[in-house]
Amino acid sequence: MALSSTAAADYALPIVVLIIGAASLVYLFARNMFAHNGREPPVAPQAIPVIGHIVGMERTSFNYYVELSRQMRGAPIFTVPLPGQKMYVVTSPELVQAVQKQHRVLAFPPIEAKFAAKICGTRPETQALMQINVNGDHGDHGLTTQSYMAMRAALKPGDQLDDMNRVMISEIANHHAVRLWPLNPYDDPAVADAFWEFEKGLMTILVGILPFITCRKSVAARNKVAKAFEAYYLAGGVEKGSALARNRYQVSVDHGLPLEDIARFEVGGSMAILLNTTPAALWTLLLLHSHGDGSLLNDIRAEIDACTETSTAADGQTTVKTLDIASLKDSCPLLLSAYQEVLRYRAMGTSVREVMEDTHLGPWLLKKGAMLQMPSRVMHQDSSLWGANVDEFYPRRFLANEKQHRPRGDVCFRAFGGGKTLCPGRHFATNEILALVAVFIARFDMKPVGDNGWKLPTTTNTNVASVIMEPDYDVQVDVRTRPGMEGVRWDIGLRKSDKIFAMIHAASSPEAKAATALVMMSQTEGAAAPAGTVALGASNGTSGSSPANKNATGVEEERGASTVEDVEPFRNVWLWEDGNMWT
Ligand code: HEM
Repeated sequence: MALSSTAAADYALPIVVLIIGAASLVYLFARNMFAHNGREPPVAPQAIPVIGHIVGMERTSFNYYVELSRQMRGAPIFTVPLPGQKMYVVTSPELVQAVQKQHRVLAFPPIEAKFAAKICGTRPETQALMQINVNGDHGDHGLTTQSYMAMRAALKPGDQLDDMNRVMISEIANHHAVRLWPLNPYDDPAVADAFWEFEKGLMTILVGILPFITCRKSVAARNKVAKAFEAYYLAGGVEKGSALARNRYQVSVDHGLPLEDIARFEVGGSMAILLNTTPAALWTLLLLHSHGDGSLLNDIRAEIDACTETSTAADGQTTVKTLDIASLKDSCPLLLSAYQEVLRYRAMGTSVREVMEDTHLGPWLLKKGAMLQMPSRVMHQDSSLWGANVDEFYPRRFLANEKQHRPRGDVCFRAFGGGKTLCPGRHFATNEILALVAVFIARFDMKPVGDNGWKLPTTTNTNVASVIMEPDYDVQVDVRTRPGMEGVRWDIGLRKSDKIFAMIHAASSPEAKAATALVMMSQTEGAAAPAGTVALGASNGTSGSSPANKNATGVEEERGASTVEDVEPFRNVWLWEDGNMWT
């Protein structure tokens, strides 16, 4: 049907405006994507014009950058043009180091602040507060900068961290322990389940297209967790909480945040605490049990047994086994090496930075507004760094006498990131994973259900916000009290830990939850000891590292460290000459 001339005239102007608008958008989009200065890093090729990299990421997920890096024949940095966003990918340890030094112009906090606002759903006033001195360029003030200082202060090795570790250990050792930090919202299984429901929709919330329609369930789940935190604060829970919980809360109060937003930030904080610890604990348990002919597990068990003292209780009958988790740091080199190898082998996260102004990185020009990524997996899969067995899980890699299987540089191990934003939770997470794994191995035997041996879960559905690969499904396992341990009473503790784990990782999760639950079933082995099939893996749940119980390399400019003494010097485990990865 033809339009009348009056109607055509009515529509002409809006149509012209629309066409000009669309053309301008396409121009800006194309300029952003295709404009490439000859001094910028070389452009990575894509099979399909414009969307090739997006398709590649969708197809091979966290392995895409490894593939691209191989195609680029090991170029230390290359450009990945994405629709609407230019991305630089750094693959060499030397350049990673250079990026970490230029933390003011290649910055992480601005990205983190945007991420937190979107994920947590805080109000615009709070988001504006977060932007004040967001990068810490103008001193130690502002909500974002002070929040991270507060967290780092609580998580650095010392009495406060020891206290948090003790509560975590009591959770692992004895599920029925008196709650040292009462009112923890995650004690309610419905709140714990809601957290993992929220986590499922993380990416959709981040993409942010009508979240109330596209990820209604996850948004509702997030709001449920936030409401539980509000109730926790109103009931005075935080006053009896860990130093971490108290510090974070106080900074938010000092900046005048409404309770609703303080609670919402705790949901984001829970992500940092739970999201990676959980799968890291799971993989440590699974890989140690499934590796080779069982000799690895036997050797690690022998190390743990050697740290365990045996005595008889006051009743003259009950055998008591006492394990000090701090002693693991001194006496279990194979356990520690295997743990680090788990992190190298299973890490897939990427450190992201925003280019704040046109910047030179070595000979290359980086353009303002672009993003820069340092994918851990590219470096962890580089045979020129880790040797010919880079694709293998090689648990002895980090032992003192295995130097040929690991790089010399201290930036090549990326599981906890590095530089100023090196994960401040690495000590806590490491203690937690090692405690869980050691107690489990000391007390229980675990075998796969069925006759087909161990089959490790695939990881293709891993959330891109994660650092450690997530299992796609559960693994059915049979867990029994170890022969000879029936009727034993276990005393698990942590003496003052004057030693710190100068590396970069940690543990607990839905997967760990299953394992933790097993370990926690009874303090005394016997009738109540767990025996039977359980699922380790993708099922949701929480672990001993629950946020309300919140109970390690940075260089001297580690974020929020007000003094150099606040942080230990950046070292990685394999740098110890004495073969002891604990300093
Ligand atoms: C195995 C467990 C964990 C892994 C693999 C892990 C890994 C990471 C990584 C890769 C980063 C980014 C570093 C960068 O981009 O340079 C990070 C940051 C962070 N992590 Fe962890 N993390 C773990 C556990 C924890 C725990 C238990 C906590 C808290 C108790 C925590 C708190 C944080 C915080 C607050 C940041 C942001 C630091 C900043 O922006 O300055 N993490 N973590």
